[in-house]
Amino acid sequence: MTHILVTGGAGFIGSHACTALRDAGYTPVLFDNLSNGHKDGMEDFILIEGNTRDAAALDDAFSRFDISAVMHFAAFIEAGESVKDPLTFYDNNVGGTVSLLQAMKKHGVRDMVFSSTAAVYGEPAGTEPLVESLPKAPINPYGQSKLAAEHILQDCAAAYGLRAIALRYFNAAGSHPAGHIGERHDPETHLIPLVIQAAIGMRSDIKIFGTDYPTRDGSCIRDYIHVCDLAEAHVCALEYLRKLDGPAGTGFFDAFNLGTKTGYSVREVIDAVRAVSGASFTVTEAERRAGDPSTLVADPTRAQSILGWQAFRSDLATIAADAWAYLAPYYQSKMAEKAGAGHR
Ligand SMILES: NC(=O)c1ccc[n+]([C@@H]2O[C@H](COP(=O)([O-])OP(=O)(O)OC[C@H]3O[C@@H](n4cnc5c(N)ncnc54)[C@H](O)[C@@H]3O)[C@@H](O)[C@H]2O)c1
Ligand SMILES: O=c1ccn([C@@H]2O[C@H](COP(=O)(O)OP(=O)(O)O[C@H]3O[C@H](CO)[C@H](O)[C@H](O)[C@H]3O)[C@@H](O)[C@H]2O)c(=O)[nH]1
Repeated sequence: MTHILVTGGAGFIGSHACTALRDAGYTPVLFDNLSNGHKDGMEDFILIEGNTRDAAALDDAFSRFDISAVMHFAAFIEAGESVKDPLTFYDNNVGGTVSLLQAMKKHGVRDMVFSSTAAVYGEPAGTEPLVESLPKAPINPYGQSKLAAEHILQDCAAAYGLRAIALRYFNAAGSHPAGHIGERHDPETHLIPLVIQAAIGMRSDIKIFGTDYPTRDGSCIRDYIHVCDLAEAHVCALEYLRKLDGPAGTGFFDAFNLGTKTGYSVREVIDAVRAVSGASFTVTEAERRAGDPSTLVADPTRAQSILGWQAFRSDLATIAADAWAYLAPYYQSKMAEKAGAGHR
């Protein structure tokens, strides 16, 4: 059995990666402090409740299992919060990465796949699909923390022979078609879940943040990537690292964009959820949200040609249908719980 330590494995993307790892014949060992993760849906997996900032807990995990490689998802993710409380973000996202790398070094584990983000590019000027070599200029502490972690990986590759791949996701969305896991951020800030909340009446409306962008319909354009496609990319990256040859101790670092090269506007996303839900709901045109670039679309050519990865489920209709199938009943049960609590 090849054990892979998956930090943040009880979170949205990590839980899907664990499922993909298992489907590919690996044994994921989840390491998650459940600050934002969920045990349910992951009952069949090994779960260690621990914090990446806790060296002793990491040491224990690496001692108990013969870990071959690490996938590192654990982080705080909300860009707006990172502006209000940067130290908490740097502590968790950078500090957690450092303590994890120290544990890997101590235990002789040299392969890591790291969750990075399109936020490392900040607010790119043009609308062309983004290639990895563009300048990195994050505009908030969240993006800075991810870029700092990439630099740390690069330094550890040069100094200690770490072999690491950073995957820069664009907009993760959708849920597993089996229906047992999905996107459960609390509070939720991402567009597709919020549109679904509007469609089932959990919120009064969905706001379009900005209608005067220089795009085809005035709303922002993003590259939505199905979480199962993201999960597959992690398996491709892991297998790429495991096949690297070269003298023992030779390090490796590379970063890859994960997206589809196709952008959808906020209005198009709202239409896709309306179509899948059959619901009518209120759409409100609102002010721009601070720090939102007009257009963010990935050029994923390098991930395709070098890692051998392809996105299969990332057309907007499939993403919306899979998100709806999981989230509509999930949110309905939350609403029922709240109503029940109100009556007690
Ligand atoms: N969701 C997106 O659109 C998106 C886009 C780009 C990059 N990312 C990155 O992908 C990764 C996963 O994002 P997600 O959407 O699944 O978020 P998530 O919040 O659902 O998952 C993160 C998981 O990490 C755990 N965690 C956080 N800090 C921890 C710590 N110190 N020790 C142990 N566990 C800890 C949480 O409990 C949670 O289960 C993050 O690193 C995020 O920055 C996400
Ligand atoms: O109620 C809402 C919520 C969002 N939006 C808009 O919808 C688009 C997508 O917004 P999300 O909040 O869903 O996602 P972001 O593009 O802001 O950010 C996501 O993708 C980024 C990479 O592209 C980062 O990784 C970040 O962490 C991750 O949340 C943006 O134009 C946003 O302004 C609305 O109009 N109304």
